[in-house]
Amino acid sequence: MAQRKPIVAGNWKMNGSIELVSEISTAISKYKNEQVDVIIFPPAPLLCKAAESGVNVGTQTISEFDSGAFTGEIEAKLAKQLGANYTLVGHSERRAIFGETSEIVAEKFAKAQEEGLIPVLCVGETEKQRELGETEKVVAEQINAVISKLGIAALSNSVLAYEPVWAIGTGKTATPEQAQSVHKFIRDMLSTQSEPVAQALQILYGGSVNDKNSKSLFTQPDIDGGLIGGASLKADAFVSICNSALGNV
Ligand SMILES: O=C[C@H](O)COP(=O)(O)O
Repeated sequence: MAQRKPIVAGNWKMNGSIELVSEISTAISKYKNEQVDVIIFPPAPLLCKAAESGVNVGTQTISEFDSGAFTGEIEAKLAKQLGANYTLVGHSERRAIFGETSEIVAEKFAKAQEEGLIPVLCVGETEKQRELGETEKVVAEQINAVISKLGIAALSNSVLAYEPVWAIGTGKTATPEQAQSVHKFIRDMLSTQSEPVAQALQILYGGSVNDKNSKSLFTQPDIDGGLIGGASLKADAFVSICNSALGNV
């Protein structure tokens, strides 16, 4: 099986402060040369500050457009200049609250790669879709929107995050078995198109990950780390989650 370097990513959503950037950047500076990539996705106004503090940073979304009259949007090229290495695309809050369709998400994915940002493609089903047995169908559709636009090779320079919507911010984490089953489904699905791409792709789990459940999730064979919301805002918890990706806890 391919060796994939784990990633622990903190999505601050619309939270955080200048003080928190200092606190978290100090706390995670020790992971620079470790066998885990730690990435912070702060709100856009804190991007510069976070990049300057030496943290590996990304934006929470980017515009699919080039510069122009798009008030409030984040230009990928500019984010890259300001120090971003990654961007989330298709987070469920963007899909649900801001109406981003899978086609728009695919355009954002393309724009990110065009400008040298690594897209972290977020996918996941709602509670209703899971109850209806549609989890795999939904996740496949969300991923296939990118593959149909850009081809399977585009995934070789990206990261995937499986985040069941019902587990986000609810305290209702998917069990390690539930998460592993979807991660394996994704990897198997991709391996029918390219075994090397499927084996190399880092697939993160997100949804109520905390310092108590991270180890049991991260030790699943197809889970390569986590996309952490609430717990990434607390230095102690986040450090402990990073440690569990290293197998130190
Ligand atoms: O991007 C992060 C996810 O939405 C997970 O958030 P959460 O850890 O607060 O459930």
